[in-house]
Amino acid sequence: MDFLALPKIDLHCHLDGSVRPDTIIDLAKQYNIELPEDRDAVVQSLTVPEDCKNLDEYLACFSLPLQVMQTEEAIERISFELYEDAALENVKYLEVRFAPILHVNKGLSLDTIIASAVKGMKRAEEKYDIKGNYIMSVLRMFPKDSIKDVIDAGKPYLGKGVVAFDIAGGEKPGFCAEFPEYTQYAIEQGYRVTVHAGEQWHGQNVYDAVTMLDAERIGHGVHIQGNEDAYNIVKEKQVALETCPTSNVQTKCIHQFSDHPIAEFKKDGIVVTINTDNRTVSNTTMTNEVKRVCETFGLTKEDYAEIYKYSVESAFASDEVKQHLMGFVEQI
Ligand SMILES: O=c1[nH]cnc2c1ncn2[C@@H]1O[C@H](CO)[C@@H](O)[C@H]1O
Ligand SMILES: [Zn+2]
Repeated sequence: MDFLALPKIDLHCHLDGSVRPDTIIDLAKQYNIELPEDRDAVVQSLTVPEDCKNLDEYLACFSLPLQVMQTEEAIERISFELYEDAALENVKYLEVRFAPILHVNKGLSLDTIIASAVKGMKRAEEKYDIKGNYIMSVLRMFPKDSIKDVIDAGKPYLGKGVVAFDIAGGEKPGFCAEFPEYTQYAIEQGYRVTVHAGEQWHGQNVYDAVTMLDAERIGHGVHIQGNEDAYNIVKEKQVALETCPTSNVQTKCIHQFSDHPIAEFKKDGIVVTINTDNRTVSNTTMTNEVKRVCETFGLTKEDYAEIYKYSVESAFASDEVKQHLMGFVEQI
């Protein structure tokens, strides 16, 4: 298979984890933000170390990108460049997520932050054969008082570049009990819901995200393995798992790539999708993820076509966009 030429879909990609290192250097100079001594050191600070111990250490790599992502221009540019990078490797549809509340440090309003991200995406959609949507993330460990503000700020963009609500950040057992009020509010406003769960252990969180938070998709979800209730509900309800295999190995959620359950899940009828999580932090691309999954688990073109179709079916896109994306299946 020519993995670069294959049509691809990425449903789980963080904006702040996917910034080009050269853009960070450029913007840091412009804004007088202190940088590590040379380009290699910058790349090193942005990319997860080999000996990363866990998800919390992985999340430390977001500190420098977030420092430069505090102006309209920076957010618009980074959004455009992410869609451009994806388009150039034949990603046909990309849902990008980020937490608007992490971008208010220099006084931007939530509205301006979301508008800038959507504007960059639209500029790329005009230039390239790619379509996209944004997902508004909130962080589990952050104070809850701004969550409804984020949901309200994204509301005017629903159907115009924003589609869904997500909960991200370090994972604790039982976190879902704190969030039904917020996912319910988001659903009432017209958002779709996906939740990071079952990433760092805790399969029970997946069950809770589906039953308590009405999550339609789950970010990662690999740890439904070993939790019968979680496994069964994901299978019965055909809840799509947004798996990000390289990221899961880096955060030590999975011991090694060949231990990833994606192929086993697929064989058993679970809806699995292949995604990047963070192109820069995880030092990956969709081409790399699809190649590693297909080669490690011996997946055929037909298997990949099925996974591609799962991604189309579980995308938070309009029917029109989904139909357009189904048109690429014959290129697989
Ligand atoms: O794999 C992940 N699991 C949980 N949270 C994550 C992951 N990758 C990134 N973020 C968190 O999401 C925020 C918004 O994009 C990032 O700043 C990071 O803290
Ligand atoms: Zn993620």
